[in-house]
Amino acid sequence: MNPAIRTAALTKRYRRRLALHDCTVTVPAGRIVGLVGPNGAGKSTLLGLVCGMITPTSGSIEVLGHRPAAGAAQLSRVGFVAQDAPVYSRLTVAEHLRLGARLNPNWDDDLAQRRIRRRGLDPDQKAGALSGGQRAQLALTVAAAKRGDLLVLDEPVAALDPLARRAFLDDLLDFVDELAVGVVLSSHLLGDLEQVCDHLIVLAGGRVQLAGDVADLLAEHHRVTGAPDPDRLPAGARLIHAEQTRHETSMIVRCAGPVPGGTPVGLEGMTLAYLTAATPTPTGAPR
Ligand SMILES: Nc1ncnc2c1ncn2[C@@H]1O[C@H](COP(=O)(O)OP(=O)(O)OP(=O)(O)O)[C@@H](O)[C@H]1O
Repeated sequence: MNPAIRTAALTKRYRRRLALHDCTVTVPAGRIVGLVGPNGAGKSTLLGLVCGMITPTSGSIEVLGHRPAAGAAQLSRVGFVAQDAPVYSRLTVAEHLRLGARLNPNWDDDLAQRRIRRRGLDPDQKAGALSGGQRAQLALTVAAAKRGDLLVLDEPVAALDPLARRAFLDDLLDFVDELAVGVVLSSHLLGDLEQVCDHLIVLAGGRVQLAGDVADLLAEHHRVTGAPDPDRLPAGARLIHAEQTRHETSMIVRCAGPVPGGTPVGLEGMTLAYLTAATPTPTGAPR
């Protein structure tokens, strides 16, 4: 099976600004991929390249084995929900579904109607009058009912309250189970991603800092606390980030084998270590 996404040295420049630099990743099909990074890291740029809404400056990208947006068939395989879940405010919920049915050859009307009912959306309500959470549900429903192979979601839960967020993420897991679809999801909410993602891409400053299956990455990362000595780490171990609190030093270390005194680290701790290490200090020096 083709990977969901394969990039090689993918680079996007907007005039003088380098938004994505030398990005090489392979994302297996059928995963829920968390795309994480601070503001301006290049997440939306990467998702725009995946959907074919923007073109690379250099390097290459394949989505489901083909060039992004290369023809109607490829377009119908990728569902996209942009930041803030844009909908047509003057159209009703039902009109969104009718439009979806006309525009998408594989439209699954049963699925769309079922999701709308389950989320309590009124088919006759204008989308402009929906709450942020309801709009996100409508946009996700339309993207999923295309019955593509990949759903691309750019910060879909950013505007949602905790309950709506949980409902949205539960919904997403249902979709993935029901439709065997892959998902790429960008978010700043590491706790949410920890619940749903099985693959992770961490971006900072337009560069990939970390990428891989979450289970493999977690198995290779360790937290060492107390008064650890970075010079006495096992051969092959790499110090990702060390943090000094009032009483102790805490290190996040990458090492395929065991690390003396090492304890497991969660997705949030691991990701934060990479993001902190990649963020320049106020003087511009690396941390
Ligand atoms: N159309 C554009 N024209 C010029 N610069 C752009 C454009 N789109 C993005 N950029 C720049 O590219 C960089 C990456 O932006 P991008 O929107 O991909 O980041 P992001 O990680 O999605 O950020 P956020 O979390 O704030 O949404 C930023 O420096 C941004 O200012």
